[in-house]
Amino acid sequence: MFLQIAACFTVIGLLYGLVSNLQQNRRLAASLPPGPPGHWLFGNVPPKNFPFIRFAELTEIYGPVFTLRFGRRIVCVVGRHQAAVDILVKHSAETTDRPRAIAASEMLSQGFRILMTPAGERLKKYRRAFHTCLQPSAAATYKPIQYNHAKNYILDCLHDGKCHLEHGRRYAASVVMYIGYGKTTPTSYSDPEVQEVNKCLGRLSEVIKPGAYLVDTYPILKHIPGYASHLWRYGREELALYTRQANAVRKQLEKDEAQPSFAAYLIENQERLGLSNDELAYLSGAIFGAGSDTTAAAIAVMTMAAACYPETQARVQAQLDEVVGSDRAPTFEDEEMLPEVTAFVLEVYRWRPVSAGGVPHRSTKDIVWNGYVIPKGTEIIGNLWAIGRDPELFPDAEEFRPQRWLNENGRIRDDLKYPVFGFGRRVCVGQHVADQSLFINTALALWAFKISQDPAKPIDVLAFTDTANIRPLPFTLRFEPRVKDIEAVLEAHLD
Ligand code: HEM
Repeated sequence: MFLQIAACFTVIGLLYGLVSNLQQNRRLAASLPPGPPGHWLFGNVPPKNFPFIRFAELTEIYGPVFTLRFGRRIVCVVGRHQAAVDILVKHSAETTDRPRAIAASEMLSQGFRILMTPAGERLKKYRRAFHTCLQPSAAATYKPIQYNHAKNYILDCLHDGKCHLEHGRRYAASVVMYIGYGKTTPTSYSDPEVQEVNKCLGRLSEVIKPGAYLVDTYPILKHIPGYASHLWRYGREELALYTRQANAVRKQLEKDEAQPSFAAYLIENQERLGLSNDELAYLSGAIFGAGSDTTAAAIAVMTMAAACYPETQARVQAQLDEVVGSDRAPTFEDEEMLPEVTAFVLEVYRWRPVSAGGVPHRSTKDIVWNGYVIPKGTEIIGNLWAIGRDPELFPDAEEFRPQRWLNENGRIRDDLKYPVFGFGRRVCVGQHVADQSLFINTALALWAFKISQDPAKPIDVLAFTDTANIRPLPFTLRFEPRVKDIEAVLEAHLD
C-alpha cells in the first residue's frame, strides 16, 4: 500500500514538473529571439559535425540572434557583429559567466580550468594573475624570445618544408613553455612533457564537444556511481601533471635557479593572489592549453592563405621589400611601417577563426535585445565563424582579402573590428602575445619565402579538424627562398 502511494506521488511529481516545464517553455518562447522548431520535450538536436557552420546557416535563416533549446537548456547563438557588441560587450557584466559544463569542467577539470570557470571570485583572481603577466607591457617583454623562435620556424621551413605544420607547433609550444614555466630551450611536440599535456588537452577537446556526455543535459547522472568514471580519473591525472610542473619551478626557485615565468610569479605571490596549490598548478598549465594549439593553427592558416592567394602574398612582399629589403630581416620595430603584414594577419583571424564557434558565455540577468528577452541563465554563443561572414562588414567573406582592413592611405582602419579573441570581460588574456606571434611569423615567412601550393596536391581551404579550436588538416606547401642566404641574414640580426 505504502509503495503504491509513493509511486502515485512520484508520477504526480513528474507530471507536475513536465507541465510546469512546458508552461515555462511556452512563456519564454514568446519573448526569445526566433529559432528552428524542435521536439516539444527534448527541443533541438545539437549538430553532430562542425556546429559553427550549421549555426552560420541558421543565422542566414533566423537573423543575427537565434534560439535553440536542448532539454531545459536555452541557447542563443549570435551570428552578426552588431548583435555581438550589443549583447556580449555592452552587457559584458551580465554575460561574463560560463554555462555549467559538468563533464568537461566539474568532472574532468575538477572546476579548476579558467576557460570554464564561472563568474565569481575564483575567476577574478585567475584573471588578475594573468593580467600582470600578459598585459601589453608584459607581453612586449616576450618579443625577443618570440623573435628567436620565429627565426627557428623559418629555418625549419627552409630545411624541411614538408613538416611545416610541426614547425609551427614547435614555435607555439616553445613560446608558451617559456612564458608558462621559463623554459628557454626550444620545445618539440615529441617532448614527453608536451605529449602528456597534449594527451590531456585531446581528452578535453573530446569531452567539450556539444552533446558528448549526457550528464550535461541530465545533471543527476553526475551522482550515479560508475557513470563516466574515467572522467574523474583523467581529471586526477591532469592535476597531478600540472602539479609536477609547478613543483619543478618551486624547486628551481628554492635553489635560486628559476627563470622568470608565469608559474614563478604565481608561486612567489601565491598568498597575495589567494591561490590554493591546485589552482596555482592549473593556472600555470592554462597557458599551454590555451596558447599553444591556437597559435600554431593561426600560423598554419597564415601559410595556407599565402599559398592560395599568391597576388595577396606578393602585395605584402612588395611592402616588405620597400621597408626592409633583403640585407636584413624584418623585426618588431618595423611593425608600424608594415600595415600590409598586419592586414594579412587580421584577415587570417577573420577568414579561418581558430576558435570558430566561440566559447559560450551565460547570462546572469535578463537581457533585452531588439525587443526580445534573453532570460537569465541562457547560454550565449558568439559564433565567430558567422560574425566574420557578416555581409554588412565583410562582403565576399569567403575571399581572403586583407585589403578590407586598410583605409585609402594604406593604414589599418580603426572603424573595422573582428572579435577573434572573444568578448567583454572574458576576452582572451593571451591576445597580445598571440598578435605578436602572428605578426613576427608572418613578416618573417613572407620576407623569407615565396610560399606556394604543390600543383599535384592542391590545398582544400575547408579541410579543418572538427574540434573546439579548429586547425587545418595536413596540407603541402613549397617554400621558395626570396632572400639570398636567409640563414646568414637571420643570424646577423641576432649578433
Ligand atoms: C591565435 C591565438 C589565439 C586565439 C585565436 C585565442 C582565442 C581565444 C578565445 C576566442 C577565447 C574565449 C574568449 C571568450 O570567452 O569570449 C580565449 C580564451 C583564453 N585564452 Fe586565448 N587565444 C589565442 C591565444 C592565446 C594565448 C597565446 C594565450 C596565453 C598565453 C591564451 C590564453 C587564453 C586563456 C587563459 C583564455 C581563457 C579566458 C577566460 O575564460 O576567462 N590564448 N582565447
